[in-house]
This record gives sequence, structure tokens and C-alpha cells, in this order.
Amino acid sequence: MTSRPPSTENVAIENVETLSDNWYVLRKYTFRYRRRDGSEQRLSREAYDRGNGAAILLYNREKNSLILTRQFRLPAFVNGLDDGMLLEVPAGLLDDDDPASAIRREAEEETGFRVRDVIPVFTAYTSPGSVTEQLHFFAAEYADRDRVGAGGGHAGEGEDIEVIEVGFDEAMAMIERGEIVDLKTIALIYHAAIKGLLGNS
Ligand SMILES: Nc1nc2c(ncn2[C@@H]2O[C@H](COP(=O)(O)OP(=O)(O)O[C@H]3O[C@H](CO)[C@@H](O)[C@H](O)[C@@H]3O)[C@@H](O)[C@H]2O)c(=O)[nH]1
Ligand SMILES: [Mg+2]
Repeated sequence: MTSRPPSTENVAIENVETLSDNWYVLRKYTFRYRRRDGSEQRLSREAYDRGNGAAILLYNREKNSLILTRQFRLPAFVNGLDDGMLLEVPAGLLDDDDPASAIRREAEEETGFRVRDVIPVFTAYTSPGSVTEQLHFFAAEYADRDRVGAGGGHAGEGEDIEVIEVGFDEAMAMIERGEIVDLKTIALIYHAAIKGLLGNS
């Protein structure tokens, strides 16, 4: 996020306080907000800034399949996800890369697949009431020969990522059975269905 807060004729940020700056940054913003009826309110809101990210649907038309990752997610674990193991499309933070470069890097680190052409699908705020993150969604076709490594992520950073190839029909059924419960993953699988990337065999 930019260091200088934005403003409009209806919103003026008056104060920014850093509440936590440990791994990522939690800030408290105090701002004047002009309501639609013209009256003004002074409000404060907290926003968690962990940077922006990218996610990708890796799909294979011939096999009618896609690549998912499975890893332990502490926030989901402490909020009701049985053993904390979450199925997701490959995804990661941009760090200092542009979205397309970042998702190529993350796809290879996490799954071992080196993808060439990545197609931008859409960009969306993942949790706009509390988290600043914008997530860039991509799709790319993969083939077995594109696998150049085992994936798995960075063990030194605590990543322990299992790579799973799933049939499209099974992935749709897993959403319905509540076995795929990650929103970015559901969004990309539904995108594949709606656009006929998979499932139209
Ligand atoms: N030490 C420490 N490490 C952390 C912490 N939080 C995250 N990490 C480490 O930071 C790295 C982040 O990995 P990425 O692959 O870049 O990000 P991600 O966690 O997969 O995030 C992706 O999925 C998120 C959830 O859907 C998205 O929010 C995000 O945009 C991105 O797409 C991982 O090695 C993770 O263990 C923390 O509080 N402490
Ligand atoms: Mg990741």
C-alpha cells in the first residue's frame, strides 16, 4: 500500500496509527467521512496490510483436471477447520514482483509446474472490511512435461505443501460437499466451469 493515504472530497484521513508491525502490519485509520446526506462523521477503522497477492488456476483440458495444494492454515484451524489442512489453488504474495511474474514464481515453488503463458482473469479484494489485500487471479494450462520439480514450498519458512491433481467433476463435488472451502479456489473453479475451460468434454 502507498505510504501517503488517499483522499477524496468525501473522505479525509486524519491519522494513521500502527498497532502492530510484526510479520505484517495492522494500522488504525481515523478519518472524516461525508455521508450521502451531506452530514459528516469521524470514524476509525483497522486495516491489516499483508501486501497484495496472486492466485492461479492450473488446468489441463485433455485430462479435465486441475492442480490444487494442501497445507496447514493456522487461521482456518483456530476457526473450525478440523485438522487445519486447506485445499487451495497455488497462490502467494507479490513481494516486489509484478502479478504475472509473482504467480509464475509461486506456481513453480508450490507445485513444481513451470507455466509459460498466464492469462489474467480478474482482480478482487479478498476481505475488504478488514484486509487491504488485492488478489490477482490467473489461469494457465499445464501439461505433465511442465513439471520441473516437486514443489512443496520453502521448508525453511515452514511451508509443507502437498500437490494434488484433481478431476474437474470431483473438484465441483468437493465444493458442494464442503471439502473445498477456500474462496479464491472456489472462484477459480467456478470460473473454469462458466467459461468452459474445463468440464465441457
Ligand atoms: N514467521 C512467520 N511467517 C509467516 C507468517 N505469516 C505468513 N508467513 C509465511 O509467509 C509465507 C507466505 O507464503 P505465500 O505463498 O507468499 O503466501 P500465502 O500465505 O500462500 O498467501 C496466499 O494465499 C492467501 C490466502 O488465500 C492470500 O491471502 C494471499 O494473497 C496469497 O494468495 C509463508 O512461507 C508463510 O509461512 C507469520 O505470521 N510469521
Ligand atoms: Mg502460498
